[in-house]
Amino acid sequence: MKNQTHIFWHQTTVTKPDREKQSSQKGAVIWLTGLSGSGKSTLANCVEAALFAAGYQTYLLDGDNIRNGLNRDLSFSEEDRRENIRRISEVAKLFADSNSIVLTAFISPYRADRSAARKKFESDEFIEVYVKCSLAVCESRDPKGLYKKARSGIIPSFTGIDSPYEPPESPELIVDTEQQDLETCTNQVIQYLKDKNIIR
Ligand SMILES: Nc1ncnc2c1ncn2[C@@H]1O[C@H](COP(=O)(O)OS(=O)(=O)O)[C@@H](OP(=O)(O)O)[C@H]1O
Ligand SMILES: Nc1ncnc2c1ncn2[C@@H]1O[C@H](COP(=O)(O)OP(=O)(O)O)[C@@H](O)[C@H]1O
Repeated sequence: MKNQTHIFWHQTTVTKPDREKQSSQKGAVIWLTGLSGSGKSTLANCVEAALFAAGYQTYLLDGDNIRNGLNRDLSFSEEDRRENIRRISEVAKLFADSNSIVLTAFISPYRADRSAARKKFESDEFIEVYVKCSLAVCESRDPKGLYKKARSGIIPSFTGIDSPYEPPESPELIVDTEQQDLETCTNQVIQYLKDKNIIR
């Protein structure tokens, strides 16, 4: 860890409230969390497409993509997952500060790490969405064949198999992808954004 004693925060002239006044949206992060195969990426893409089509400024940060670049040095140990989420929350904060609506699609299995991410945002700007789906259904979907590999021991520390997932205790939203189709889940997120004046 670097010594940050001689680093000072520089307040920018143009602020987030200034940017908000010029637009019909409020920068925020929609933080999707759930097991592998629960539907985070699919839902994030569908919500982003709906927002984009309606003219809103959005950006999607997705687990697999970020782990190919910014976080390519990180493994799936508890410590590295924490660092993964810490960096992502910092990037999400920058995008939200630019007044974008950011969607993040990461397993983010630990409550403490999600809670640390939440603390970086204003209370109405961090929308935790639990993408709920049982392990059995995620495993039967197995869109990338990863559960099969995890069960056969090829992938160690796989979330839900031999690495923990801690479901949110009080998320802003729960979308149940086992019970509801993609369109219903997408509408649920969009309606929440309207109700909370994130989009106008
Ligand atoms: N051991 C292990 N456990 C869980 N997931 C694994 C693992 N190894 C690789 N993958 C693939 O990496 C994706 C999850 O990355 P994340 O950055 O979202 O994980 S985490 O938030 O740091 O826990 C995850 O993507 P999703 O299936 O979209 O969730 C997998 O494709
Ligand atoms: N309501 C739903 N919402 C999102 N995905 C769903 C839903 N119902 C079924 N699915 C399917 O579940 C799978 C989820 O895969 P993916 O989005 O990659 O999950 P994750 O990003 O959480 O690993 C996809 O094949 C998708 O078509």
